[in-house]
Amino acid sequence: MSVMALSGAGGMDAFEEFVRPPVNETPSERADRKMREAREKLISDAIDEQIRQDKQTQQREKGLVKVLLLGQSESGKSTTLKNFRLAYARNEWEAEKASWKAVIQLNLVRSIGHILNTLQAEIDGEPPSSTESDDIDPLTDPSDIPADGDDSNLSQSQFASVDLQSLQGLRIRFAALRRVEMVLKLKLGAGTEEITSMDEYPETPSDSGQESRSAEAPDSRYLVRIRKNSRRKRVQGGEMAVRGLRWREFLSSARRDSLFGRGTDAQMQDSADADVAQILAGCREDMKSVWMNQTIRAILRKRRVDMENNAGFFLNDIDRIASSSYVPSDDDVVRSRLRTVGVQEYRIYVDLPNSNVYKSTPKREWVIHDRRAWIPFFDDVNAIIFLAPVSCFDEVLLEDSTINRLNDSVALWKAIISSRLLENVTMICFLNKCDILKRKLKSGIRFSRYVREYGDRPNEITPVVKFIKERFRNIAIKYSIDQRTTYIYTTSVTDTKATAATLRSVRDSVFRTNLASAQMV
Ligand SMILES: Nc1nc2c(ncn2[C@@H]2O[C@H](COP(=O)(O)OP(=O)(O)OP(=O)(O)O)[C@@H](O)[C@H]2O)c(=O)[nH]1
Ligand SMILES: [Mg+2]
Repeated sequence: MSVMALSGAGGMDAFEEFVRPPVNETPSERADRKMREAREKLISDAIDEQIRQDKQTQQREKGLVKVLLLGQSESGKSTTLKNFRLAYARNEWEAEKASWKAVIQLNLVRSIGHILNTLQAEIDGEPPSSTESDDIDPLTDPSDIPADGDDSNLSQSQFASVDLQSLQGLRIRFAALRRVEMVLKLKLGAGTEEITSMDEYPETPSDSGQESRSAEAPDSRYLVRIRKNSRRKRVQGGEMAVRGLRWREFLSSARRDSLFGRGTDAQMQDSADADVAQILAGCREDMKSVWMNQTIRAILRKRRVDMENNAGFFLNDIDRIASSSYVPSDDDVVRSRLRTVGVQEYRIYVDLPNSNVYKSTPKREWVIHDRRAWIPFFDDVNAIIFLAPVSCFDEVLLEDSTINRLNDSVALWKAIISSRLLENVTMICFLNKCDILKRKLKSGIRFSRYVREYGDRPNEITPVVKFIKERFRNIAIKYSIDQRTTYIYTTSVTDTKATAATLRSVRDSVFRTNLASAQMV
């Protein structure tokens, strides 16, 4: 019941009308009704619980393990899924790798576009459109923005007079890249779409000013992402996204070619691919000189455009990617960015640990879901991998610029931990993007400026990660309904080698817990 109340905005009016109390109800009738409703709720909850347990038992009998990947946008859910596939579904991974080439090329072209737009904004004297969190110590001087170069001499007028002409020259030389962008978007067309940041958020009761709450999870309003009309912000030019159920369509395009030979469509596609590769190769030196240009770097720094830490960063790989013989590496595919809308479901067979206990069942089927609108998927889930991108301590949500991204992750973690629907689920938390966190701290961005309780502890990766880990662990201890073991890892899921070791440990913990509960049944 609470699931419906939270996830559905429309269609409830008629139901509410039906259950509305009678108009002239006497106090004793009211007391009777309340008791009746409480009894009915108990029965309904017991039935729900029975259904959930039955489903879990059925699943165990079938040997299925259902894992849910959860986390805010760009937390690394799809990247973690890629790591699972790389480790446990190698053949499919190899077959689908070619599908990612266009995504990677598009990531690169869009980075160049982003730089050109930033230069244009600088010339036009636009204020920086900051994604930086407002949630900072109000006593801090706003001009106290650390930068690793001396950009103070770089006045807007200086750049405008010196480089306006060169920017126009660049725009002309890069005109062909616009065509490449269009061709790549068409190519990705099967299963993908261009979206703005808000398109993916369903209307929620909060849109109409109502607050959504559940009696079962005190913070469950965080489980339905809140959309605030006044704060809508569009992603510049939209971002390519794959809608969950069309994921296979996107990935199968490469396999179709290899399985069924090459028809006319495929030949046209080949010639479009060759076109793209040729244009990219033609722009290679210009792209490199833009990325290596120190004045441009200084402007990016001044406007706090952090290309290295942006999703789909390939500017250090221009030589390789803008070449006609480019073939994506495993690492490229893992680092490429294609936003997910809706649910992605994957079934993979996971090797079991090499121990006597597991000898009779050497592999288990895992169903992995990657999603953000979560509640309907809580049913019969065995484990949750929650991704908290800890490098985002100084950023705000794209979809709501009043919310600090680290605070958002903490609130989501608390909501998940305290949800009754999930009390029997193995909880795993990835404190992700530790590599970016390390780079940020090194560049001089002070953690304590955004997280005041951190105080004057050293601005270094080890104590900062320890502090965040303790915060997540304390929430798990304080808000778990029953005592349960929670596994918290520090990760950089773009590092596939380290992540493979983490996933092995996750596999062991999930099996240990599920085996223990299966024996108890
Ligand atoms: N450097 C670094 N980049 C990461 C890490 N994890 C993810 N990324 C990058 O961050 C971007 C976003 O990751 P995704 O896996 O697409 O995020 P998501 O949670 O699936 O995001 P949505 O689909 O929008 O919900 C991608 O470009 C990844 O390559 C990390 O640990 N370190
Ligand atoms: Mg995704």
